[in-house]
Amino acid sequence: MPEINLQLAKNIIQPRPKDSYKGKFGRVLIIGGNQNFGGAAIMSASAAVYAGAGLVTTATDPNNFTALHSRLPESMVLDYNDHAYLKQLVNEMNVVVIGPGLGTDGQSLAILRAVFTAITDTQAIIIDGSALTLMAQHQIPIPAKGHIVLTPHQMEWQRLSTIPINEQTDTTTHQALVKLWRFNPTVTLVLKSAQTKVYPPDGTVWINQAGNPGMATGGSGDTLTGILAACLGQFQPQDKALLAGVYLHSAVADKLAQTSYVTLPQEIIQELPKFMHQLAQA
Ligand SMILES: NC(=O)C1=CN([C@@H]2O[C@H](COP(=O)(O)OP(=O)(O)OC[C@H]3O[C@@H](n4cnc5c(N)ncnc54)[C@H](OP(=O)(O)O)[C@@H]3O)[C@@H](O)[C@H]2O)[C@@H](O)CC1
Ligand SMILES: Nc1ncnc2c1ncn2[C@@H]1O[C@H](COP(=O)(O)OP(=O)(O)O)[C@@H](O)[C@H]1O
Ligand SMILES: [Mg+2]
Repeated sequence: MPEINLQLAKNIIQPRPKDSYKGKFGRVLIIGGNQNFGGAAIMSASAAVYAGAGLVTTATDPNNFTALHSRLPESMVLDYNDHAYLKQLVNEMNVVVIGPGLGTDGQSLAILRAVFTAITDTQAIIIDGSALTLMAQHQIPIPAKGHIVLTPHQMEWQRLSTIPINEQTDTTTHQALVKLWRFNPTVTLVLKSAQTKVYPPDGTVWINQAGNPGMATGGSGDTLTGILAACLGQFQPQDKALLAGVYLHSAVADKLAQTSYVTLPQEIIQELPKFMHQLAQA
């Protein structure tokens, strides 16, 4: 089984060309954060900015605007209930994240449907958290267009695939993916756990070599979505950029775990620029 490891990340995360500008490093849209889960959207957007995304916009509940502006002035904001504007912005993006803290009520469902209809083949879309739960609850198919990345934890994967957690093996997971590939052959599954595995459409199974139990804290997965979006926005090839993002998230946490019992999402986020610099120099 191929490994997601330091060497893979070093090969992908390279020094920036001198003549580059923000438009070269990905336009990223984060969609999430309802009235109760604003922190999830803030962590996702912060991770995207700190992992190097060129331009980040956050579509969220207006209750989160002030907190977001004060925590992360680098991000633009919009009201995710303005579906017309949201759909227009989706089309202008390289990478869209939908789900962190989105919630599962009628308003969240309407946003998910609007975004899925707007996706085109020029976007990568990372589907996480509440968006996965909504898809399972309302039998919403994977968008036929766009490059799809699913980032469920094991219970979200159970909801989406109907495979009980204790029956989630590479074989059963692959069988469920074959069904999803009929809707969209680009789907890559990032199945999160204490040892995260990545299932791209070529049938291989990648296993993450980094990570630790200090990461078992709310917001850890929200943070991963932003890192993955930034990596997809900046690095090529896209399949390896995604793997590098999975590694980066866990490897930063491993560095923090040398001296911290819990590896807080905010501390992972803060550490990203320095850690990426080290990888790019190595
Ligand atoms: N600060 C914020 O704004 C935060 C906002 N957040 C947002 O909240 C939304 C809901 O996401 P969620 O993951 O918290 O809840 P849900 O989808 O119901 O799953 C939990 C259920 O699954 C079960 N379970 C089994 N295996 C599991 C596993 N490996 N990993 C995890 N759970 C596992 C688990 O079992 P139990 O704990 O009961 O044993 C429980 O029954 C989502 O949009 C997210 O982005 C959070 O990120 C937190 C910080
Ligand atoms: N014991 C562990 N060892 C390694 N990684 C872990 C462990 N527990 C959780 N993680 C990681 O933390 C993240 C949790 O994601 P998720 O459950 O979606 O969090 P949240 O929705 O609260 O942000 C995943 O990336 C997962 O791999
Ligand atoms: Mg999550």
